Amino acid sequence: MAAAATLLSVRAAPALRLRGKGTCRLLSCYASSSPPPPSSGEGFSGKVGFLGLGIMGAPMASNLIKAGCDVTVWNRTKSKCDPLLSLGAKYESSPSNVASSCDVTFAMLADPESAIEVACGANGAAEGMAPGKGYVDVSTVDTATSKLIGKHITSTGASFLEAPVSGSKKPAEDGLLIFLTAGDESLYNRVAPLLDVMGKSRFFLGDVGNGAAMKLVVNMVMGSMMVSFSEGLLLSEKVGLDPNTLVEVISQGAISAPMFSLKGPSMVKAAYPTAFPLKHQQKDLRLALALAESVSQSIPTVAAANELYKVAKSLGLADKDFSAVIEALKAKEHNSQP
Ligand SMILES: NC(=O)C1=CN([C@@H]2O[C@H](COP(=O)(O)OP(=O)(O)OC[C@H]3O[C@@H](n4cnc5c(N)ncnc54)[C@H](OP(=O)(O)O)[C@@H]3O)[C@@H](O)[C@H]2O)C=CC1
Ligand SMILES: O=CCCC(=O)O
Repeated sequence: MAAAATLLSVRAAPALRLRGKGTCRLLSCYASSSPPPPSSGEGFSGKVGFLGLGIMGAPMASNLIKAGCDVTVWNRTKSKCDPLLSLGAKYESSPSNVASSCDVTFAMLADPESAIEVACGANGAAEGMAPGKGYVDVSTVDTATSKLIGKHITSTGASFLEAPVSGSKKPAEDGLLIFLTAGDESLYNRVAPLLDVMGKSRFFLGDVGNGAAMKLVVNMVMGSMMVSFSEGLLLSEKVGLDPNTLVEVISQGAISAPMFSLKGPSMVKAAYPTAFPLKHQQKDLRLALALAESVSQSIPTVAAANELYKVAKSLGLADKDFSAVIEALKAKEHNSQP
């Protein structure tokens, strides 16, 4: 019954496109187009913090700035702030300073450890939080991590929303991400115009943990698909077929996926320009396996795929694109030859 209720509460909101319509468009949207949600208090004045400016965080923050938002950034490696400062962002020297100077703060961190450190550690965002403020964690983490961060943030009187994203580097640059949100619904409504600047759709999934779980399920499917695709490319070549033709054939049929068409041609050339780092895909498989374990669900295909990503990491491919997992299959074949 609870599961059914959760499913029924899922909804996708149509994207509200704001870019390219003048620099004040976003702020005026708060003022005139979006009625304040129930019990949303004062609403946000438009001061937005962004913590974590990696492959995903930098273009997401950049789109907020280009939409006219007043953005303050922080990144562990300070030099990664420079391109955002050139676009007009402000800088603060710690997550707590960003949080205390902003109305809503987004965080896009590598993994559960960094997400916890930045939110809950010394000089972390929670130290700068207060009633009326909001924290939106868009990192991919497990449900327990998200709940822990949510507890720290809400203990200050602030609101918490988890909002991991589907979509990679290019959708982040193009403002076409898919947000999988859960937590404080008032905060969700308040930040909706910001999500719509960075993304093409958003789902509100109920309680904290549901967004993280949805993201892990999506990424475990993706990680297994990539392994299966890699096996197909290698087998086609071995039996004398052109793997480029396989990519073309797949693109026209029922198993067509943008991922195959996008990554296939470079995989055939053994080139793996990083959009989604392999180390993050392996992290997501590890977290998905733990999620499945928590409900005694068997996911043997994912377990096998995870082993290959671990081999790929051991080959030094952690920072390459996750499509480099094909190299783990090549290495296995090489090692098994007499
Ligand atoms: N790339 C992709 O296609 C997608 C990624 N994701 C998820 O989004 C998140 C970010 O991914 P992505 O941008 O690709 O990753 P990157 O590796 O490019 O960026 C990671 C960010 O986390 C910061 N970081 C890492 N460790 C720490 C720490 N201990 N303390 C403070 N900051 C830290 C990095 O700082 P520094 O610069 O100092 O290293 C950097 O800002 C991950 O959870 C990933 O799984 C989700 C959807 C798509
Ligand atoms: O977490 C990364 C997801 C990448 C994608 O959705 O293309």
